[in-house]
Amino acid sequence: MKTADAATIAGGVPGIDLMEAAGRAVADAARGMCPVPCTVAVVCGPGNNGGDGFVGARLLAEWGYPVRLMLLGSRAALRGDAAVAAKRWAGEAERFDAGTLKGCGLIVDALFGAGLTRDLDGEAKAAVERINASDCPVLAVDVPSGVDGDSGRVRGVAVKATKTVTFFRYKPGHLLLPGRMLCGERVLAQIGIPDAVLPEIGSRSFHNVPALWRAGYPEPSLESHKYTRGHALVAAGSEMAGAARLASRASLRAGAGVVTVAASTEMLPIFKAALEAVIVRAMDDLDDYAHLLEDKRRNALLVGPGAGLGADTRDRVRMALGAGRPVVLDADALTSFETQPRAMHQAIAASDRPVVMTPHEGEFRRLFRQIAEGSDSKLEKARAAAALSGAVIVLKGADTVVASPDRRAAIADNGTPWLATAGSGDVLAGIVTGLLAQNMPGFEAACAAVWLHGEAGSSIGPGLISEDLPDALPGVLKRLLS
Ligand SMILES: NC(=O)C1=CN([C@@H]2O[C@H](COP(=O)(O)OP(=O)(O)OC[C@H]3O[C@@H](n4cnc5c(N)ncnc54)[C@H](O)[C@@H]3O)[C@@H](O)[C@H]2O)[C@@H](O)CC1
Ligand SMILES: Nc1ncnc2c1ncn2[C@@H]1O[C@H](COP(=O)(O)OP(=O)(O)O)[C@@H](O)[C@H]1O
Ligand SMILES: [K+]
Repeated sequence: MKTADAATIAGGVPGIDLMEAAGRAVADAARGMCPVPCTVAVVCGPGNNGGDGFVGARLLAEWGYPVRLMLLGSRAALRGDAAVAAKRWAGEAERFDAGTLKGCGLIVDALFGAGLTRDLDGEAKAAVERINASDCPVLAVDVPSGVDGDSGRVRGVAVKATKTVTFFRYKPGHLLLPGRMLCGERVLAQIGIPDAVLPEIGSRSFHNVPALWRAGYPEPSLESHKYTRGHALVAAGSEMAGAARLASRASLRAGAGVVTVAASTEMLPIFKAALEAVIVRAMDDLDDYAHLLEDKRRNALLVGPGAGLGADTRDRVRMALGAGRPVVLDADALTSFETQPRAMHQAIAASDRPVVMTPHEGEFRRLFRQIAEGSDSKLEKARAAAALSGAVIVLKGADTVVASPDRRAAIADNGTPWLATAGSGDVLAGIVTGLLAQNMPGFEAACAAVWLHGEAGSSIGPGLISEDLPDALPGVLKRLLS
């Protein structure tokens, strides 16, 4: 944002104009929250976030709202645009610690935004605690004060907002937990920063929305037949038939033309009975898997769901990675390498095709212990793991991050807590595999799969079980593709 502001200002837009536009967006949002004028407490900090607060306060007062402006620090200490904005405010600036929030209908939190540099303590911490203790709705300017915009984590203490107005683009902290929850409803306002500044910023962080990958989403044409739509091979192993069944069904729903599931002979009847369109093949040992890999039409491989832990699964992972095809590694395929993660990274390095890993936080910690313990940012953790392993990492959760070894990373926010149910991760792995089978590149396939999985979950909501998810995909896809 500093680069965006600076480039815009260098392009001829004065900084105070940006602040006026930001303050206006805040005042508009405040008016939306209290259409009938109520007393608004605008709590300003010592930097430009406070400057936005001064502008918002002035406009609200002009519109007939009784406004009480409270300042953390002294008016004389304000600098730059914030000092200009404060001069334009004709009213008083109360000391925050002297004022009371009683009788206010809305609090505007303009304490700290992008300039937060350390944990809140002392007066600042007390201010946030007082805001949170009031039972008043809170409108946060840019980010709820105390939330780190880069990581979404709380620096000591943070405002719990009802609504947050931010500018130009969302920041990672608006999408990552716990920041996202503390934002309440989010509003994105354009304040005159042109999109032309984006190349200079060169951000590699994205919101996982269809615009990121829609252009590469595979759709069949009149000339397509099932083999041109790809052939996914799901190695089921001999445990938990349900997991591989869910994944296989999801691969088909995601558009793979053919799906083969390979399972031990005694499991075959279960698969045959449950999956009408899926080809079922016996796989009792590694030779059987090698034989299945000989058919080059099987062009995307999934190992993990229901695979079982141990040497057999490790061997199958190595064989898959050595087969010159895109590979998805999930569940047991990940945990089986807990004691030898480097062996997995070496096998990935030897593959020249996309490899996607889909760990939840626990699996991630097992494979990337140092990274998991070394950073507070889910975004940077996923990125570091992608760089170390050479795989696209899908670090799951309510704020799933997809990170590529080339440093691109996308954060999703379209899921639902109803997705926290057994088997839901197996469905996700199946969707990724189905998209890879259709030749979607690794990062885009993983991002699309996470988004589709989130939408499918949200479209079902309460009562969701994993079996529902593949069958919700047609509705989601119809909306996406139309
Ligand atoms: N021209 C611009 O730069 C624009 C800036 N905008 C606003 O400016 C904000 C960023 O402004 P700033 O960079 O001035 O930063 P902030 O206003 O977010 O905070 C910086 C101030 O807070 C102090 N501070 C930081 N951490 C603290 C802590 N833990 N405890 C106590 N004090 C702490 C710093 O010493 C500094 O005085 C954005 O969030 C946005 O609201 C908008 O007005 C748009 C235009
Ligand atoms: N609170 C939540 N909000 C949104 N999505 C969630 C939440 N909890 C879990 N999920 C999603 O549900 C899936 C669960 O996967 P996983 O933990 O591997 O479950 P399983 O092993 O039972 O299949 C992941 O895609 C994850 O992102
Ligand atoms: K704020």
